Amino acid sequence: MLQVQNLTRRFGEHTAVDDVTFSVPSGKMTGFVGANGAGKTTTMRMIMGVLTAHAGAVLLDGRPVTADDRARFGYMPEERGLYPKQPIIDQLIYLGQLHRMSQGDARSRAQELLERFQLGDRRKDKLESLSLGNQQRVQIAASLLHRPSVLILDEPFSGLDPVAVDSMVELLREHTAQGVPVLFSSHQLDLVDRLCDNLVILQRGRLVTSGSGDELRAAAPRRHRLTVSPDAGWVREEAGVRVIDVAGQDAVVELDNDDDAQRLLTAAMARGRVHEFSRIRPSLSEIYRGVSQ
Ligand SMILES: Nc1ncnc2c1ncn2[C@@H]1O[C@H](COP(=O)(O)OP(=O)(O)OP(=O)(O)O)[C@@H](O)[C@H]1O
Repeated sequence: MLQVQNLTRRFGEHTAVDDVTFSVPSGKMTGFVGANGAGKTTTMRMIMGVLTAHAGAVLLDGRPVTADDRARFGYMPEERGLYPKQPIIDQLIYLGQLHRMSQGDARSRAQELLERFQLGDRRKDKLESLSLGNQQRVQIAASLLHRPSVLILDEPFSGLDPVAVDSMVELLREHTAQGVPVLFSSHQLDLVDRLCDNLVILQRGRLVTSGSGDELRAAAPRRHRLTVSPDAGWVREEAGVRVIDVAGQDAVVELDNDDDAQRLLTAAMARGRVHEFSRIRPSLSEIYRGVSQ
């Protein structure tokens, strides 16, 4: 497990990351979300050691992360960083060798990853001759080349078409299945919903919340859907009920606890027929929107 403990980073007077603590569990995909400028990139740079933290620590399996640990991390930086004018395969082999792979191993792994991204026949092309989306695929291949022990990916899905997103997702799932902790930032909440077991939400440099989907859902407001006849308008007058929406026979309401839910159901049955009364399971993107207001 990777742990970020009380990380803080200032730029001049501005505190970009302020006492942030969260975990990236092994074998789980953790989505890192927050508005522009929330501090995601700065946090990832501190995890990778490319930016010094002014306070706090990064732990791997309970002990401070070392340079050797970080050499085994896979990192896709925001600024990307491959060379536009060099052939793709040469760059990947070079990077693999920097990660202590043999030339042969680096070549076959690079070839395998490029083929996964349908770029096998472009391997001798210069990076700049590829479309932006394909350049992005090569950047991803670069971060996965050395079979990393931890993956830190800054906006890995931006600019990818749906097919590329799917092959990327499949590759990342293969890594989490082997126990690799994966942290990725994204503004694509639908993807975060689809992929994440775990979520970390930052706002203006501070942690808003973090945890597994189930933990975050348990802490989210309890919304229920009620469908009754003849009409649901009466719920507006019920004590302990916050009405989110009422239209004809349908109402969506927020309740504080199970007792209020039982009271509402009893009231509904006394007034007519109850066609549906169910708890609405919030998506992670709804939770994000809820806590980021
Ligand atoms: N090198 C730097 N010098 C000065 N300020 C910086 C530097 N890097 C980041 N910042 C500031 O720190 C804050 C956090 O930036 P950061 O890039 O970490 O946010 P982010 O959540 O990754 O945003 P985005 O989603 O737009 O990529 C911003 O206010 C940014 O302007």
